[in-house]
Amino acid sequence: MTERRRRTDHVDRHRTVRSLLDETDESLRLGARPGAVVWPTGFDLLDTTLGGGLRSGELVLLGGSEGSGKTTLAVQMIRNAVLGGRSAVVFSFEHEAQTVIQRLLGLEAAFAAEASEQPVSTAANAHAFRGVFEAEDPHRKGLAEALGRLAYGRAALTMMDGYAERLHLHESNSHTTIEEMANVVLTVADETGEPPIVLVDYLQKVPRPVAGEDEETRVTIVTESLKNLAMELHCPVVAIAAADRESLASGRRMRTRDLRGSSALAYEADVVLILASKEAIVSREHLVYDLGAAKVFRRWSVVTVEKNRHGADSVELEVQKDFEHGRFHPKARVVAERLIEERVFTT
Ligand SMILES: Nc1ncnc2c1ncn2[C@@H]1O[C@H](COP(=O)(O)OP(=O)(O)OP(=O)(O)O)[C@@H](O)[C@H]1O
Repeated sequence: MTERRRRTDHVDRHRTVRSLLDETDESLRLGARPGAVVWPTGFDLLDTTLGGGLRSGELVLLGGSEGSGKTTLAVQMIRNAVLGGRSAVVFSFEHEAQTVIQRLLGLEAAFAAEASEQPVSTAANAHAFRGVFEAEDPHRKGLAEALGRLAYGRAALTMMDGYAERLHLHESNSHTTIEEMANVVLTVADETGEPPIVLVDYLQKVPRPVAGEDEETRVTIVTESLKNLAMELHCPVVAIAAADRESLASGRRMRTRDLRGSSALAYEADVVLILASKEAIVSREHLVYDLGAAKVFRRWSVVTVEKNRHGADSVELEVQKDFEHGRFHPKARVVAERLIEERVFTT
């Protein structure tokens, strides 16, 4: 950072309340937003719970067991942001960029079928879209033509065309430093004129800033750095967090404390969402008297808002899975059944 930038930072950080009130007054007169920018997740009840959505400057942790749909939920939130005209950067340590695109095509095809009031099952799924990317095309007429052969494929591409310029995918790896991530976010912010929403998939894969540290120290440093990035660059940072192997093996309902690495995760985060398949955490009484219940619960995921700086926590919402199309149904509802607190019913 240059000397001049450092000096400007210093001046900007030290303000009187008078100057802040004056600035707020001026912003309101100009029709600008003086406070944090809110980014709706696109999941109605979740947005209500979070006071409108995710906020610039916030670190949002998204935890859950393996395969519970963390990437699916996060990518859908990002898609909803770019669909709404904002920009986004996805740092994917987990999946190749093409995998994210195939899932997005599946998602858009499903929404297109619904918009035409057709059953979602009629839309090509993510697997079919993957086929287009993986097979050699005998027709050789390009992407639009190849996708046009899939149900709602052309409509899915048209939807993606609407936000493709604003969605940035970064194939991250063990050499991707926090500084590099910050530079990418800054570049996108400069290009678009406003900070993007940021997704990190996933936090424990961000390489250690200092060699030789143990995992707890490393996760602490990475978590603090991501929170700093959110605050310095005025964007929401959604970080997927892996679960502790021990907590997964023990058959308990996953909680914030089970996120792998360190207690800093919970302290630094402004919002913590934990995702679980409903059948795994619903209380036993709902299963024993209704043998078909487990099958119904299997179709739903529970999003528990475990920490919420701007509203109620311990809120349990459920969303219906449509993993075939790389998405959840956006209409969330409050879980009506009793959920287990700790032990999972396993017999
Ligand atoms: N094409 C598909 N058809 C059906 N199910 C799929 C498809 N692709 C992925 N899935 C399933 O969707 C679920 C959610 O995947 P997702 O990657 O969002 O989970 P995750 O919680 O991020 O997983 P992980 O912890 O392994 O990264 C997984 O159970 C996965 O098996």
